[in-house]
Amino acid sequence: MRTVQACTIAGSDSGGGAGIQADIKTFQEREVFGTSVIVAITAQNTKGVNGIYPIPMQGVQEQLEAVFADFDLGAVKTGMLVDETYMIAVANFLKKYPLIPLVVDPVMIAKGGASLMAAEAMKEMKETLVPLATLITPNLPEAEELVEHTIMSEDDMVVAAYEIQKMGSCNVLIKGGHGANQREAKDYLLTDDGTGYWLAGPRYETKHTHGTGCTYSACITAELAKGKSVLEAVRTGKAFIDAAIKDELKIGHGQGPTNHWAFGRKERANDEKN
Ligand SMILES: Nc1ncnc2c1ncn2[C@@H]1O[C@H](COP(=O)(O)OP(=O)(O)OP(=O)(O)O)[C@@H](O)[C@H]1O
Ligand SMILES: Cc1ncc(COP(=O)(O)O)c(N)n1
Repeated sequence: MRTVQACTIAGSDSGGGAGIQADIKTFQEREVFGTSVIVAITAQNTKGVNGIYPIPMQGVQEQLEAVFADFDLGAVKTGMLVDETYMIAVANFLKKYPLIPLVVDPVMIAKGGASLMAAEAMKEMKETLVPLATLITPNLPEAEELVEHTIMSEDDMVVAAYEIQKMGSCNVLIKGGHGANQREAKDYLLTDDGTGYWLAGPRYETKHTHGTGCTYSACITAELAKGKSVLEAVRTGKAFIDAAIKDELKIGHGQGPTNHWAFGRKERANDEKN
């Protein structure tokens, strides 16, 4: 049987809950062989980001070339890209692979408030990377930066999704984790045929939400790599992240990581019952 392969282009999180580490763990859980291009190393744990060390540009270019020259990638995702120079370099490289589905997670600010992307890079993000994206997955503050106005309601989320789609991303998923809805964690997906879908789950009372965005987009990438539709991939991603948040791991002393095993364990338990 063919082994499905995917790549994440992002930052390393030494704490293991977000970034490259979250992506690879999620790929593994979805039975997808994970490869990586590390753009920056962060000295990070559940309490915060203590340092950011971008990889020299040549190192990033060589990783891109090494991975793309050898692996049969079913899908690719981007995460923390540091600044406009990396954004442009990655976009110029990915332009050569228009047939590989691309998930862009426009990572800007870590949960603890540390900036993971230079503010000026948003312009390049919109001009270079967004038009290449099969799917873009902003959280609410990132979506506000993209559309340059506030998003206060569900109606605003729908309008913003259309505005972002006009920037060139075929499909848009606006995540509602930062929203005011205290009962539900509700995301909005606008697909390339103009259809909108609400994906809602219970909102859990937990501080273990470090890396939720990375994990969600990595699961979506893994499913796209298997040939699933964007809607199917996002539905699986939502179920994966719901289980990962619900079944929290008591790890670290701050904003802890999600549980990457939870969804697979639930699936295997269901298989055994049937
Ligand atoms: N407390 C919560 N309970 C349940 N689901 C949540 C909770 N917080 C976030 N989610 C869900 O997790 C997913 C990620 O959403 P969020 O808006 O937090 O992304 P993010 O800010 O990019 O994540 P991060 O920055 O932590 O990587 C979405 O499906 C969202 O609805
Ligand atoms: C390397 C890296 N990439 C992404 C995030 C965002 O995750 P979060 O918002 O949960 O801190 C992070 N903290 N570190």
